[in-house]
Amino acid sequence: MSAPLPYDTQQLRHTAGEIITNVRELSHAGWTPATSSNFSRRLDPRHAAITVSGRDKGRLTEDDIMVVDLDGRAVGSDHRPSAETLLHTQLYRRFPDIGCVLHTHSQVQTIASRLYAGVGRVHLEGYELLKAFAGNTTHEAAIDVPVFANTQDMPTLAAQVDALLDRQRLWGYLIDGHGLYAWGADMAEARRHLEAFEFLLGCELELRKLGCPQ
Ligand SMILES: CSC[C@@H](O)[C@@H](O)C(=O)COP(=O)(O)O
Ligand SMILES: [Zn+2]
Repeated sequence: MSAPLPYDTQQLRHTAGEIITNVRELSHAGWTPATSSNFSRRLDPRHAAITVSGRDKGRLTEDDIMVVDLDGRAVGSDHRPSAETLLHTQLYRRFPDIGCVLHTHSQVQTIASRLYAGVGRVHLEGYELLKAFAGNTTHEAAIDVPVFANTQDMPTLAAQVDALLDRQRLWGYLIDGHGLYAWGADMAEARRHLEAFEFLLGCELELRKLGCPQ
């Protein structure tokens, strides 16, 4: 008889259902082209459920969600977890209050990452929607969305994210020419943050098109 799995399988099924439903909606919005993007949810203090690498995110089934430990190693599955698993698990390891990490590749996110890579951040200020970010109670808040250089070297990128998190609490960041990472306490909060980033980045791009000073 095989050893029992070190996580709650009922909970995994429930979590997989939640990921599938939410990701389908994000995919239909055009934010996960060509199998891009990855998604995860904390299962318990030592495990997270995450999308299997290379799967079509608009058509996820239970078989496309697997479990990893917080070092990013597969647990109880022969599938390969997302190539960017470390960027998820570093957040779960560091912040016990983070329960969900969402990574998408929308056109707005990708264009914004290219335009602002030189400056290294997108400054968002003066928007009512800044109140969508947990902890912000007024539109007078301002947020800098960092833009990291793209790389396939996940330990290096994770170390850069970690170094920035030493200095400031973030709800997301861009990767140049790649996309956006956003997170929150649970799926609802992470989606609120993701949608707020998408909307606000879209506003900044429109303002630039209109020739408004930055
Ligand atoms: C299909 S290109 C996108 C990938 O290189 C990667 O950035 C991505 O978001 C999806 O990788 P995955 O390994 O499926 O989680
Ligand atoms: Zn990606």
